[in-house]
Amino acid sequence: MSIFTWCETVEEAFGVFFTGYGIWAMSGDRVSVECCKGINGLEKVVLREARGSSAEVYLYGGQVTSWKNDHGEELLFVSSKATFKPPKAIRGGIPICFPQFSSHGVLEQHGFARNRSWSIDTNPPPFPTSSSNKTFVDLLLKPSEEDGKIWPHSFEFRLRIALGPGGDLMLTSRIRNTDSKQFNFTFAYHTYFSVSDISEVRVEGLETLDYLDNLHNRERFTEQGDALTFESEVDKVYVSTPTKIAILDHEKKRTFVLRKDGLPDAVVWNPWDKKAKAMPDFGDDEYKHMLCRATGPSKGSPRMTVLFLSSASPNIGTLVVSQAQFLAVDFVRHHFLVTGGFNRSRASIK
Ligand SMILES: O=P(O)(O)OC[C@H]1O[C@H](O)[C@H](O)[C@@H](O)[C@@H]1O
Repeated sequence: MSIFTWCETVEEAFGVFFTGYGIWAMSGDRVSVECCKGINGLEKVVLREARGSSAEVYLYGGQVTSWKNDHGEELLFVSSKATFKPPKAIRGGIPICFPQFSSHGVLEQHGFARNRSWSIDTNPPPFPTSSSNKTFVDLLLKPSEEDGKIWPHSFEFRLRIALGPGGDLMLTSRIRNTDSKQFNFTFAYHTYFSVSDISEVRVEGLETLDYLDNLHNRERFTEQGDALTFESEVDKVYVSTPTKIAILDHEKKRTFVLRKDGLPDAVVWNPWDKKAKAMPDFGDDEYKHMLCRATGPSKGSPRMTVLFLSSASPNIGTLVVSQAQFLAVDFVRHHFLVTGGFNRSRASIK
């Protein structure tokens, strides 16, 4: 199918459910949802908000690969060695881990949703709460016959990716069991945030919580002290996390605020230097580049951090990430709810 035909088809589809498609906002600025070809001819959707923020979504993986603020600054990390070539998952952005997170099951690591082609959902069921967001795309993943052989369940995974007027990025997942029998799954938004220098970053909202340490056979520990900082490899699953988590990047004077719903766990991962080098789709040059710019005691550490959320909620998982200036930090800090307990289970749907 030619690009033109494909775009035309999608435009037609958007006409049905995108109130914001192709219209002029009150200010006279245009918001848009555009379909085009991305790297290696893969189909992508570009969302643009009136004030200048934007996001890019590849149908391959249903994956957000770019999120820019209204100054055009990229907020997500994508490796320069990311292949954008099926069947390999795209290294960076926001991969969707489904129906299995990590290696907790019989499937390949993080399940198959991140390396399947999703389609544009032309007829999504209505959302329980109406949103004022006009710039969004709805994607749909259904299992193929081949998928049925490795995971014998029938489902519809609907993902809405929306860009708010203030530049917030919002992902909402709705998973429906179209089978007659119950199935279990685990799910995560595996978000790669772009940060200036990992040694300048701290995460607030996870202190004093319990976590399972993947570097110590998933043994359970309790986080001590203040906010999380990074000095070496980290691969931890925090349990029963608060609905708000913040990532503070001192060098960039930027704070990411994550608000979530139906996503109890939060995972923090940074491969650090040794593991980063072992990943074929994580660039050596990029790593050198980071080396060049690294300062202080953590010289040599990769400038990338990952924080993602896994869900035990059967049918909805919302993640909103926003960017705030440092001024907003105190506000965020004082509004954290720190909860204890353990609530990590597989979600199941009947
Ligand atoms: O290389 P991938 O399959 O994308 O996995 C990347 C990482 O994902 C998660 O963060 C896991 O906790 C890590 O153990 C894993 O290394």
